[in-house]
Amino acid sequence: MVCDEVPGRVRVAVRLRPRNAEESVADTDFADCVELQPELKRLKLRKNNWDGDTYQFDEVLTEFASQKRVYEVVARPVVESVLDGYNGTIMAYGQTGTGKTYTVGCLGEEDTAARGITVRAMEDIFANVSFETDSVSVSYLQLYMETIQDLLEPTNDKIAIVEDPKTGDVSLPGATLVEIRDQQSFIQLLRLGEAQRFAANTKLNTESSRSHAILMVHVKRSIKGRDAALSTENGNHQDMVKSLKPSVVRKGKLVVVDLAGSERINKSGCEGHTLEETKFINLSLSALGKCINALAENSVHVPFRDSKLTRLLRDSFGGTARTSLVITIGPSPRHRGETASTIMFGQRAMKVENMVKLKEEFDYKSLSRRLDIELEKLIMEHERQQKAFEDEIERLATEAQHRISEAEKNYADSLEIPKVSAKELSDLKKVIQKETVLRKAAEGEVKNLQIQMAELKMSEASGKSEILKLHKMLDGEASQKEKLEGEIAILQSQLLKSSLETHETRQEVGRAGFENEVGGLDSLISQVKVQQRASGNGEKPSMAKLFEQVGLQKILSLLEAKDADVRIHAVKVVANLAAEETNQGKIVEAGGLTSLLTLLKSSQDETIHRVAAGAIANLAMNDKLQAKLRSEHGIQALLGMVRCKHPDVHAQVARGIANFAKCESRASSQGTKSGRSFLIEDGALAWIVQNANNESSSIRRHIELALCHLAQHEVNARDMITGGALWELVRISRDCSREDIKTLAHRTLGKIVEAGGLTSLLTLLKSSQDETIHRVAAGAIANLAMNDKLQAKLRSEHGIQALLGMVRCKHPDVHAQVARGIANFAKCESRASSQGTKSGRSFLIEDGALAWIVQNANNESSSIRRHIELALCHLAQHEVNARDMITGGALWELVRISRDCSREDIKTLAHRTLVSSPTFQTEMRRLRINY
Ligand SMILES: Nc1ncnc2c1ncn2[C@@H]1O[C@H](COP(=O)(O)OP(=O)(O)OP(=O)(O)O)[C@@H](O)[C@H]1O
Repeated sequence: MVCDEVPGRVRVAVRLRPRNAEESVADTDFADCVELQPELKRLKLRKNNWDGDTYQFDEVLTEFASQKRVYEVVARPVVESVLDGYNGTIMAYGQTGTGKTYTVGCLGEEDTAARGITVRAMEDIFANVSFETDSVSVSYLQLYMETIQDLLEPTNDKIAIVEDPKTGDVSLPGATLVEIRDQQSFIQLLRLGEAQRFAANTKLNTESSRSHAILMVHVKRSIKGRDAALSTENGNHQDMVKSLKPSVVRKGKLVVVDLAGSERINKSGCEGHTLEETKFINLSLSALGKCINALAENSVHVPFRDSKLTRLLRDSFGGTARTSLVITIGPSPRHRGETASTIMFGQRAMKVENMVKLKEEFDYKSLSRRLDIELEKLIMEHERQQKAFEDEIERLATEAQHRISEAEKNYADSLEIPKVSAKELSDLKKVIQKETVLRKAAEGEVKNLQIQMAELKMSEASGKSEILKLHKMLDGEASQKEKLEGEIAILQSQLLKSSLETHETRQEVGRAGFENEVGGLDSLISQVKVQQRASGNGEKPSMAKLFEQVGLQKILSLLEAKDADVRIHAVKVVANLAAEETNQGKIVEAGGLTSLLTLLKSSQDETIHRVAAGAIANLAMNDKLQAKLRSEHGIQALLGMVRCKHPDVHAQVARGIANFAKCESRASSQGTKSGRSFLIEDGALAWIVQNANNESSSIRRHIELALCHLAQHEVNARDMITGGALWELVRISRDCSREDIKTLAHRTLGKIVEAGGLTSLLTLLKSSQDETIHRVAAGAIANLAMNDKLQAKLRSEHGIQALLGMVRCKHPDVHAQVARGIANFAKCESRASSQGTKSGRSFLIEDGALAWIVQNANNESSSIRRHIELALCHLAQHEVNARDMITGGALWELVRISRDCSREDIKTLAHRTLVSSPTFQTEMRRLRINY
């Protein structure tokens, strides 16, 4: 055991409770009996209006101090020490009703900000241990009238206090020690302890404020990186054994004590009661005061042995633990005497010095385990090597034997070798000569190849310099092109100037053939473009001029011109005109749409397709043209265009579809359109879904918008689910980089899933891991579970299991929806059972939901908790469920709900149910739960 000792004085904080309702009325005309100066860490105890005594503390916590701050200044340093392997004590002392339990033991179930020291300390501990190597275990006890009661095992009355004579460490080997691994189990344990405490105190006819609650947390941590990590993988075993050292274990113990109300000891002291009487009231508290006095005065004798409390806390005062004391006081001047004595207790405690010791020891047990394993390994390795050695010897012996017999045979053979003849010798010579010639030829060949390679390398180098030259030429060409483009721009502007003159001249000349049409249209296009640019500069464009100058009919007629160039020019003009809303109606009226569609059908030209698609996309924006566009098969025409692979054509098609969907959605919302979307009716959904995640962002955006518009209307839901659009919506709602589209998709998802029906939902759930799907689907199922008529269907389709399965997804919203679904189901089922339309155990129990229900009955999210509490109450209404509920642990939860639930209606429901069930009554009597 390693013991690093450091001196550590008992730290004392004082906390003032805010005035309670009674004090606000009764003390309304009086000032508080104390005045706090937190920044100076001073407290003034008033004697009268002008005079008082001032006391210094380690911390002064006003009535406004939050539970978090209290934890941080009073407890965190102690908890950190415990994690580092020291013993630590946190203790609350004060008059009844001044907030000891609130400070130390508040679970903060209603309001997490109200969590007290114990809960926060455990949270910190769990956050800092790793359960692979460390462990945390807890004992929970009550000390009343010199009797220690085990709150985790009430029948256990054999709890002795043992002091280690060497270290002075105090332990309770008989107390139940429960190993815990998470906060939820800890809270459950605390609640169990509280229930036992309540039961025990009722039996003894006392109040909890007359007993001391003691929580002990043992933290055992293995310290890595300090000789502990051993590697046997790479090093040789000899080295390994040499370096084998036990890992270091640090054992810290945290003791949290919520003391009994302190006023009783004062009263007894003041009124001069005998020691015997003091014992009756609270011997242990009085003994603690005496020990603190003796320690503060450095007396030789400290009467630790006078009570069980002082024996238990021997380590905490004048011992080896780091101790933090919070003394709680009330503001009322009527209790000035009690407050003064609490303050004096705190002052004396501040004088107590401890010698804090690190409890670190080598983990010989695990070292011995490791050594055993290593020994096993070494023996096995030795056996393996032994075997390999023997095999090798055997092999060598056989080989030697083999060689000997071969040598013997060779010797015997050599004695019989015949002489080589002269002819054979000359044949051999010839062969050798031939081989030599062949080798020389091959060498020549190699040399040749080497020369060729060198030549190739040279030509490659000259090729590279050729490429460089070409690049330079290309750069020259590019700058030439730029220059020319500049010149073209100048020429275009000159052309523009003369465009009006050209038209006038053309009108005079009359119909002068297609050449002139083309020239005229060119200038028209320039005009449109220039006007569009001008509109960008804030000038109002004048499209009317174009109609005047050329006449729409004439432009449209050119869409059917024989000359392909003329058609292209004409379609460009129409598209530019169609960009303006005021022209759209006119174009369609004049048969422009029909002409465009005819042109599309008859032409394979990419430019025509792109420009015509743009024109149709523009027309699709117009509410009034929707019906016409559709009746003229505009949607199919748009879709037909995608045969042309050019991405610009696709982008225009996508834009047209998005415009159409938007317009149509507006009409559906206004009631001027009913039934499914024309896009769905005309078969556009497949293309939409296919391209919803197109790599071109412009296509993608349009399609995403179109999908959102379609999804706005329930009438489209079924087709969208079966057509795979739901997945795309989910993706959009999660991943779309445009926030507005993302939100729109998210909002519409809920609608579409509900409209899809139960079966599709359940199929969806099974096949999906997606959080959004789970949340939305769970919400939808929760709604369906409310419906009496769907109960049987929900169950037969394994809806309960599906709901439970969803909790694998850790998102709290999904859990809340699952809880809501279960509560709705339980409510509906309970109604059916009461009306006699359902018999037998609850389907929730039959389908295994009870375990999850019990586990989450005290979930920290209040919305989950409420649903589950309601579900439990509904289940408990029916005797047929009672047995399962008892064995499943639901009874404890019902008792808690009936006592603590902040919703009055649920609390009453739980209470009524418990009282009216004979099975629950019998069980509660057996468990001695007073009800
Ligand atoms: N700092 C505080 N802020 C708000 N409310 C408080 C505070 N301290 C105590 N209270 C409230 O005052 C009441 C009494 O507190 P509490 O039960 O913690 O006192 P106690 O000292 O533990 O009493 P006892 O000795 O009887 O167990 C409770 O309702 C508690 O919620």
